[in-house]
Amino acid sequence: MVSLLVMVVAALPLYWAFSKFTRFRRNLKDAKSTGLPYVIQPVYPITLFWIISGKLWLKLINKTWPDSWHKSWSKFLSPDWSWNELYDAHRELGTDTFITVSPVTNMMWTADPSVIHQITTRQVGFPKPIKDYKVLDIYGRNVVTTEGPEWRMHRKATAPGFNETNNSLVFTESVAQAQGMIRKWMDGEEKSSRTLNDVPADCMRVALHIISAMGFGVRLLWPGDEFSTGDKDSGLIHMGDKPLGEHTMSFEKALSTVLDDIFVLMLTPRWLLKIAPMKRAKRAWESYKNWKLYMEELLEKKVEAELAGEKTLGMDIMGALVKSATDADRPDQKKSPGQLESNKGKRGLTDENIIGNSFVMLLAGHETTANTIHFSLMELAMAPSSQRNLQKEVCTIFGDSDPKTWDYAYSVNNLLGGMVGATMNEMLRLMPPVTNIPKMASANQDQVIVVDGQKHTLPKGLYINFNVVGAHRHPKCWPSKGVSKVSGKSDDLDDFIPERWLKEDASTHIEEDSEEEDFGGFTGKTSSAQLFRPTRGSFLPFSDGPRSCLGRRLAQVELIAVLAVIFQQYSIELAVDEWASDEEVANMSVPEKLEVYAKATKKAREVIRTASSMITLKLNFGQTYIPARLVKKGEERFIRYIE
Ligand code: HEM
Repeated sequence: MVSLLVMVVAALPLYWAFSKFTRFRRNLKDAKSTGLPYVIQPVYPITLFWIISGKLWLKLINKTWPDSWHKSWSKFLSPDWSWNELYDAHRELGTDTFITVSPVTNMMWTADPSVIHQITTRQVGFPKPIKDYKVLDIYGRNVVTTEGPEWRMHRKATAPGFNETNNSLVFTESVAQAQGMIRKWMDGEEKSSRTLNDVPADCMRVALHIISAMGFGVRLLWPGDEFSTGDKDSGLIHMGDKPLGEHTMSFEKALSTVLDDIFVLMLTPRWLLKIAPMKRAKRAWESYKNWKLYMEELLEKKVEAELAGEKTLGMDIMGALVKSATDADRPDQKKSPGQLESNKGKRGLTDENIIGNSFVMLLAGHETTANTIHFSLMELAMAPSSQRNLQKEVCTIFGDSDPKTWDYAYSVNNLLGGMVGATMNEMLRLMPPVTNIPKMASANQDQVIVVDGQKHTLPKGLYINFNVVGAHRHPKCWPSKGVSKVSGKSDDLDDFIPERWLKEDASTHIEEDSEEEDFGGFTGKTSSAQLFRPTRGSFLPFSDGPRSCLGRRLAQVELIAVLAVIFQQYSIELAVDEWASDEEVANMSVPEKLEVYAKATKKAREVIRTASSMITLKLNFGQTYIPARLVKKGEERFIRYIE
């Protein structure tokens, strides 16, 4: 009996190896059948085992094996390969589209705009692999995690929350929040400059405050600020900075920790989280409960507002969801709190769907915008002439006027069509928050695509990933004025040059196709009509087609408003405290200043390259940051001397 057991146990690894080998042979045959180039990998990188331990294995392989044994495939085993390799891996392979073959599954990668465009516009043939998104159903099913008719229902219900009236409020709120952040940076003093060591955290906070107002109608405040009568008139509420009622966390803390703990929440079943003794798990459970309770309370308030016919309902995304749910389900009947829940199984949104959608809006709209603000500030500090061009334009548009008086329509059209819009686009090109966009060939039918004029049949169920970073640096799609100052390559596509978007600077001008169908949300072009229009499929910060970002316009309005407020009165410089004190800087000659700033720039560039993609592309908070300095305009210590 014992020896039988030993034999069975000994046979298990053999069985496992045999099944992997058989699977690999089938995958290889499938890859060959497409006629596309392929790369063989011994492991599939998107498994929990590899996500946790992959970095160590890769380090070991790089150290101990000769390059010729692994270089052609090991780079694709890093979950961040597209950010590590930029467009270079495609250049080396001589192809924009290829398949990685492994013993688990195949994956097609593409940075080819034409292939991307074919896929984004054929939603039925190329749906999202929603099995992988299930982990985001933390609070309920929603527009991000569904496909087909269920997705359409969610998209139809969520889209009305993203209209121009709401975007005008996004603008007002973003201006107010940017002013709050600057007050915090200057610490209430009239100093000409201050070193800022926590720009990433402050950018996270400004974006959290904006999404709190726009997502839930809750105004969050910077230290020292007060909730005013004007805020009340805008329909926003304030929930204080202490835990309320049964809560153990304030509203802001619940919002920020539920996002910080997202990986724990995604990967741990609720029952286990509830009993797990570890500190991190306990905090994740607490933030999960607090956030849910706050959302249930807000939902109840919004349903009451709907019953009372209050006009401000619908001015935030959750309010708009309540309105959609009411209008879609029972156009003639009023609801009472909790009644939405009883609609489970019918076509409209339930309470759980509303809270599930509110959660993904928070998730989708927070880090993406926060990182773009943060990296824009850092890149502008390293590109002084672009920073000056941007300031000049903000000054032409607004002069010295108080940002609180800025009119939405006038401001947005002017900002989006010039240097501010160009800065935002260039940042999203260079460091797209979402570096890979997954799709799959329909599970029911093989799909034909055309690559370089040749037809290729993709087997049903094939996983696909767009290499967004690669497409954004595709040499055939983007105007370049010569050698890169950053990487030394023959084109300047690794460099932050907002001016490439200005039409007079762009060497080619290719019109985007028009959108064919309205899937809700803002339906305009990805980039302003006054700016360079990239070839369709080559600029994908917000994806494209029916499943493109619902919050695109909201994000654009937020980003340009925050940049305009900061650069109207201030400049951003890199801090040089590591190399010289303020006193030493004050006594430096110009060449000495240039030398020390060059050191800070070199280090900042190295730090930016350490960014990695944990849901979005960002620095490893707490471990790496770029110290910067907010300086009153005209009192810059370095960048005024740099061209
Ligand atoms: C710079 C900011 C942003 C970027 C770069 C961005 C990028 C993206 C991308 C690439 C997708 C497609 C993801 C995929 O197919 O897997 C997406 C989808 C989505 N985004 Fe954004 N996003 C941003 C801001 C926002 C904001 C502010 C919101 C809402 C408040 C939002 C809500 C959504 C939603 C709901 C979807 C899913 C749409 C659907 O599947 O129908 N995003 N976003």
